[in-house]
Amino acid sequence: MSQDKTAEHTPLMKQFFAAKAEHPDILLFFRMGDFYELFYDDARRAAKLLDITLTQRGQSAGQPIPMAGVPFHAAEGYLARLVALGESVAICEQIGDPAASKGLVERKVVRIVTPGTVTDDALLEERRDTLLAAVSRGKQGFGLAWVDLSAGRFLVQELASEDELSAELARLEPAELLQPDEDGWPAFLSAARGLRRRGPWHFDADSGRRTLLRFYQLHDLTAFGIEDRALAIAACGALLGYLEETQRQALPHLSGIAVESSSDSIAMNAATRRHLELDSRIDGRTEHTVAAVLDSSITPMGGRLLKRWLHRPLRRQALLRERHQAVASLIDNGLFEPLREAFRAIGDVERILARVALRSARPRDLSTLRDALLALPELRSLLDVTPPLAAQSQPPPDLPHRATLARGGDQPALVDDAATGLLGQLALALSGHEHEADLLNRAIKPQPPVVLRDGGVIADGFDAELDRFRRLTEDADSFLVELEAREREQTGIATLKVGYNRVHGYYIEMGKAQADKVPTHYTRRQTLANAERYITEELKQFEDQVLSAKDQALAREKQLWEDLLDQLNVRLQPLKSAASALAELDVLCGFAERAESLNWNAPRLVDEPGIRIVDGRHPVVEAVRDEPFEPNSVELGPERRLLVITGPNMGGKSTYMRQTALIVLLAHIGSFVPASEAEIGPIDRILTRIGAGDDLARGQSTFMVEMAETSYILHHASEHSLVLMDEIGRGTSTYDGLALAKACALQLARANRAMTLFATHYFELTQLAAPGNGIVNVHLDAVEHGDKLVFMHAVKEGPANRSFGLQVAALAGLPKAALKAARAYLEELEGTPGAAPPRREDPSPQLSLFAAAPSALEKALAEIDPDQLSPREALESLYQLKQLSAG
Ligand SMILES: Nc1ncnc2c1ncn2[C@@H]1O[C@H](COP(=O)(O)OP(=O)(O)OP(=O)(O)O)[C@@H](O)[C@H]1O
Repeated sequence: MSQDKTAEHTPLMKQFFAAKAEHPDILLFFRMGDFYELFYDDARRAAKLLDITLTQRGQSAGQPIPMAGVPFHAAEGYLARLVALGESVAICEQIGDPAASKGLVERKVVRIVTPGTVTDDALLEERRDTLLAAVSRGKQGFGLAWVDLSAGRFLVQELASEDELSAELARLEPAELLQPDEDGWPAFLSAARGLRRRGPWHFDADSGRRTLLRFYQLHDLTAFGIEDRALAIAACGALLGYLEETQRQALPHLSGIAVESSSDSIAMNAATRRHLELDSRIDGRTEHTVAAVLDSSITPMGGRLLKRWLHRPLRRQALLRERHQAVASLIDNGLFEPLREAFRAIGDVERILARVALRSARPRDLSTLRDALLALPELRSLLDVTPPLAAQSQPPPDLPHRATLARGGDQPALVDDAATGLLGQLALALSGHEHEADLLNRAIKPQPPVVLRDGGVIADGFDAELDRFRRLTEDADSFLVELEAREREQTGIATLKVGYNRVHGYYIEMGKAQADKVPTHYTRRQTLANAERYITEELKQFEDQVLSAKDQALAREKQLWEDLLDQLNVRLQPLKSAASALAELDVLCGFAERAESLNWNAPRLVDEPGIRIVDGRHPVVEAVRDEPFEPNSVELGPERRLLVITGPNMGGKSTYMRQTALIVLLAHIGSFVPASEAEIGPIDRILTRIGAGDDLARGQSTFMVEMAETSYILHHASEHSLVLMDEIGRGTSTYDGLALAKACALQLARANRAMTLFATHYFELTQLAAPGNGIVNVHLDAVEHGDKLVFMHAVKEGPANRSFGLQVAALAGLPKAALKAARAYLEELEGTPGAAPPRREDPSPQLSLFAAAPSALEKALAEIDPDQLSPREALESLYQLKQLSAG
């Protein structure tokens, strides 16, 4: 951009350069009439990003100015696209009134839209949090603060290691991340979405403390529990500083900072989240995920809360039991259906309240808020009908309550006490908002227009003064009709008519031919091709009155609107609590609905270590499959620490492992689970190593990723961890793979003592099981039926006895010639004792792992991974092997 000849630029361009100088790194939307224009490099970039035309605007300093623009009324759509692309935009508005100002109208950057701070509905994803995060660093680790401006949530955490930071960022997926612009930061951060490097001084703990104290008007930070936490303070300070810089307005809804403790939740790293496909699949799609099956919430805020829960399973059993009890109550009392029906009248109260706080609420925000508040009494009265505890805990013998069925003898009653239980607490938060409901009901028209600009938002009868102004403008119509009739009669001009336009105001119009009949008290206002327009003293007076009444009505409406926002803001905290309660109730009702529709049951969380699931199912596979799902049980505990799972390809090993993890996870967010019984002891982590897609895109080989993930697991798994290991070692040669798999299995069982499901094709690993060492074999099976292979999908004790690899290959359509060759080769291998390398799933127990040094033929064989060969390569390998055996 050439600013060198600033003096020669036009005044308008000088104004542009001044605004641009303050925001050199982001796009500047420069308001000119009905357009936001972008100039120079901004124009080129926006033209490319938005696919809009790049034009030129005259010249400034002797050079044409590259320009691109978007219409003001369609700006939101363009902003949404830019923000989704990670761009920030400074909005420079015309401040003065263009009609009133002499010369150039004043312009000012009034707000900065950034990916992590958007609050406009049009710019937000309805069912996904939009977060801004900041990360700080110190000797003890990292500080991570994040804010959801569209909901008014501000949280912080201190993390001890890069691993923890990476796991938390994978959970939160912030839309924008602030990081100090300095060296030595972990490499994974550079790939973070919306990464913004800021001067390191923004992350200084002392100035951060000052920012926080000033913002919250406090003397110390004890109230937030971060007084002595420099890392947390630094991250919060950096974040708040950025918010103040970009938002340029009060942020009253950020009422406090909450500390999230990692010890409260079950830890899951990025790999585990990916493998379990919680809300997006490996390929990025969102259908056929846990969230897709589980989320039947009605409101957008319920949907967002569910995702937060799903990504942060809790360890606090007491709280989870409360949720399970609430779900049981909602089912047993038949409450969830009417409640869900009532939820249909409730919109996104959470985000509306944020816009009320930011004073950017639109008329329809308040009408939606009104409808929600008016629906609260019904919701509350539904919750009130919960029968007393005693009546519930004894279900009639012929009416098996799902919740009570799943209850064990020593478990607390699986019902929610209406007075003190979770439902009671939620009902309480929904109480006491009658005043705001009544206020909005009286103040806002039933269906207000989209914007306040032209008025018509405040209801009639709410304010006497507004009503008076409105009557004046409404009476105008009949006055004009009467005036027109009178003037026609007095002048004898039948074609005379009274009209109005925005530039000239009211006028009396007649054809040019009648001009000689015009009375002398008419003053000419405008001459058209065929007509003349006049004004009279009476009409002028009327015009002043009407226009001022209109203006006054509009001004009054705006005033009333601001007053309304003030009154709502006074009650922001209780209203926010109500919004949270609504979201939570919506999620719990969704859980109840899912439990009922999908036949899920209440899990039991117990203090004794272990996992015992009876007839568990995989929620997503079951939902997607047309045929019935074969339920399977699992038992893990001190005596059964590691299950070696063998069985044919496609047998259901991965499904079995994942369903176990998902049932544990669902139980720890408060949901019922797809199992007839589930008893789960304390869990600290879920760790997975599942070969799901390779990470070549990230520049790591499949084997490298496999080992990195395995190493993470061996470093982090404890005896309270649930570990899934799927075919570890298959990414390398058979010997290496087998050796590694065996070593990992033993380490997990002996050193980590983690609860581990270990699926493998290395049959040798079935020899690890021995009484008392905690390692047990289970298997899945298939049977050959004619030339078909039928998978049983049932998990049984003991090792598998054959692999069906060739049959599965046939099912997959491997060419007949290749299959035939493979079959012959297999027979050859099986018929030559001692000649084969350790074969996967070879039942021979004598075959020692690291026996005699392998021959050249054996080595070549070991290198071959039949799963990875094309038919052609398979054939070539066969020829090579033949050659080796001949030599
Ligand atoms: N319990 C079950 N009931 C019904 N169908 C099942 C069950 N478990 C798995 N399946 C079906 O079998 C398919 C294969 O399952 P899965 O991927 O778990 O097999 P696998 O043993 O891990 O296979 P591989 O060793 O090739 O990775 C699944 O996609 C699902 O359709």
